Amino acid sequence: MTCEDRKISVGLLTVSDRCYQQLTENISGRCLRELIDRGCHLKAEVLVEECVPDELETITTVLTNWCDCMKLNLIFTLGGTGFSPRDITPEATRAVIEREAPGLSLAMIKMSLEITPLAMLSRPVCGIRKQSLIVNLPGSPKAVKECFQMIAPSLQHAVDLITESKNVAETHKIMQSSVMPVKKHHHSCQHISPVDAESVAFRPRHSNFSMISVAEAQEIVLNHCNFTAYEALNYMSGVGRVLASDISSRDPLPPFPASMKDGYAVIAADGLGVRQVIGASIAGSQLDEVKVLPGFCARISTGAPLPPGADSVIMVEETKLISATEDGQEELQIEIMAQVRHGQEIRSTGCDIKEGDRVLEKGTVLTPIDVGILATVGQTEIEVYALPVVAVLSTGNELQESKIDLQPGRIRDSNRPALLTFLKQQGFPTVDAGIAEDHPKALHQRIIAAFEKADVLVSTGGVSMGEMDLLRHILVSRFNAVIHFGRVDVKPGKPTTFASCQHEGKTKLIFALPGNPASAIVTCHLFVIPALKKMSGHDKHLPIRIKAELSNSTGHFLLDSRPEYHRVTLQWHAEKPVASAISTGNQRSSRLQSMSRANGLAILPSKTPEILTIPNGTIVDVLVIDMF
Ligand SMILES: Nc1nc2c(c(=O)[nH]1)N[C@H]1C(S)=C(S)[C@@H](COP(=O)(O)OP(=O)(O)OC[C@H]3O[C@@H](n4cnc5c(N)ncnc54)[C@H](O)[C@@H]3O)O[C@H]1N2
Ligand code: MOO
Ligand SMILES: [Mg+2]
Repeated sequence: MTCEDRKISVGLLTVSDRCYQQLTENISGRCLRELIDRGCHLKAEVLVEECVPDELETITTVLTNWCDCMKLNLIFTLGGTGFSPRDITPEATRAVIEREAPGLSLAMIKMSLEITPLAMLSRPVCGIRKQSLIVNLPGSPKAVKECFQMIAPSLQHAVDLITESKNVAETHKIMQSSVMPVKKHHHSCQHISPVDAESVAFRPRHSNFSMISVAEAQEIVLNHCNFTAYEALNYMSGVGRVLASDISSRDPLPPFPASMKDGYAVIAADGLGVRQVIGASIAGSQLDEVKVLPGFCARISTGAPLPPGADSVIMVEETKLISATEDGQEELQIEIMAQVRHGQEIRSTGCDIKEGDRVLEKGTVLTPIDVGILATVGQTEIEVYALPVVAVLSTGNELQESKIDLQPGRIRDSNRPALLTFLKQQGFPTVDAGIAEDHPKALHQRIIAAFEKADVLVSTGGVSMGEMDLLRHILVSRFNAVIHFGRVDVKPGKPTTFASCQHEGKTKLIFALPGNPASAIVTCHLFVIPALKKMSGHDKHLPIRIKAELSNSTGHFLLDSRPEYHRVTLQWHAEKPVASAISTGNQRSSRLQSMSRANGLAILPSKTPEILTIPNGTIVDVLVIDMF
């Protein structure tokens, strides 16, 4: 087992009178649990969670039990580390530990002091009892997160040392290269890229984010998406929107027995022979004064109401004119040439839609046909799920607006125009959040401006390992965001990051997509569109998956170490049962043309020592993407 796949066993002990009495929610416990569950900073598993009052004996009993009986690797206490008379967690911790670990306490206090001088009033104690490490975290959710993120990169190694794990040397090596040494200007959140250019030598040399699969990442994303609200809409603007309530018909259709043919309204029992023509029922008219008696008939057109007395319709082709008025304008007599069945060629009242029928269900994604159905039943105002507003932000010092001639060292921003128009094409309201320079202040301001107008922020760039890749750091440090994942096992799109935060009382979702243009679009399909669909009421979120046969001009597909979402053009042929998935050519992430004719993403497995390529003709799963 490598230190990559080992999981640390964790206990979370919230120490709070108010939480214990259920006077307040245990938000800190939930936040920490979420951070650990996401595995963003530490591969660990929470085995036990408890909330106790600020009572020394209760705390020591739980801690002793968790260390000695459960033999947990790591125990976090939350709360009770301040100066108030009931704050007793440090004393309880000191009572059970055998060896103190002041470095961890110091690191947390030092980092917290950079944020607030109030950190001086925190008294965390950390220490070891037998094979367990106990860490006192503060009580506030924000401080819990900051302190956890500060010490998390060291904890694997700490546990390895305490448990005398075989992985000590390996973890130590990783730690040395990934954790910035304590240095004058180093930034507090070392698992995120440093913002201080002086610190570049100490930037992380390994990503601290666990690599998760596309499916895991999609699940995390969808779990964070809730529908926003309902809104009233005119039916003509309804295409693509999701109905928030059932639609029923107030009237039957047809509202009267109607003819299905142009011909004559007759009485079937009259049989063959000659009839007197007494008038006409034309669509749109109501023929009350005409009553069809035996031996008589009335002219009728398709869709016209059946006149009283008549019970069937015969097509004009099955009749013969016998006599007309002298001026030749009106029919007087006709002959019925074919047998007439009772009720023939008549649509009875409500045969298409009965009064009160549910014609459209809540959750229906409206099509132009549904707009026709709404029109039929006279429902011109509808209630639909509101759409999330999406802001699109490009980040990068190298980027310039497309209209300007290229400046030295610059490239034109293609991600923002492509994503804005794509999201608009998918029906979502968008906000152009512009281009942010790779600078904390610029990023901060652009993100705030985006949050003011949008529910979801889609940014590109600045999420990999470069010294200017600051986005995640800014999200955490300035917006108190929780990073749900920061690395996905996918090509393209490895550094795709998903985070959420509260901004002015509202939840904001952030999709920080990679800067490479093809990566940005692929990850938008894989993560952003499913999220937006869920938020706008759709019950199907992920792209449709079909089987297709691979085809490449080179005759084969080279496999990558990551599962690859290879851009393909899907083509269907009458003579073949499965579609062909034709490669769009060179799949370099910077090559947007690889995306431009793609309507599918063929899922290629990662390579193994034995299998490095797969040949043309291999059947694979392909996601159908709706691009053109
Ligand atoms: N040491 C490592 N370097 C990189 C890794 C890694 O794992 N270790 N991952 C690579 C992968 S994979 C990707 S994808 C990229 C992602 O980089 P970022 O998201 O940080 O994006 P940037 O560095 O800002 O830009 C990458 C690339 O894309 C161009 N770009 C950025 N924005 C735009 C835009 N709006 N329009 C057009 N082109 C854009 C930018 O100029 C860069 O060429 O990181 C790898 N590096
Ligand atoms: O994952 Mo990156 O998106 O390969 O280019
Ligand atoms: Mg980068």
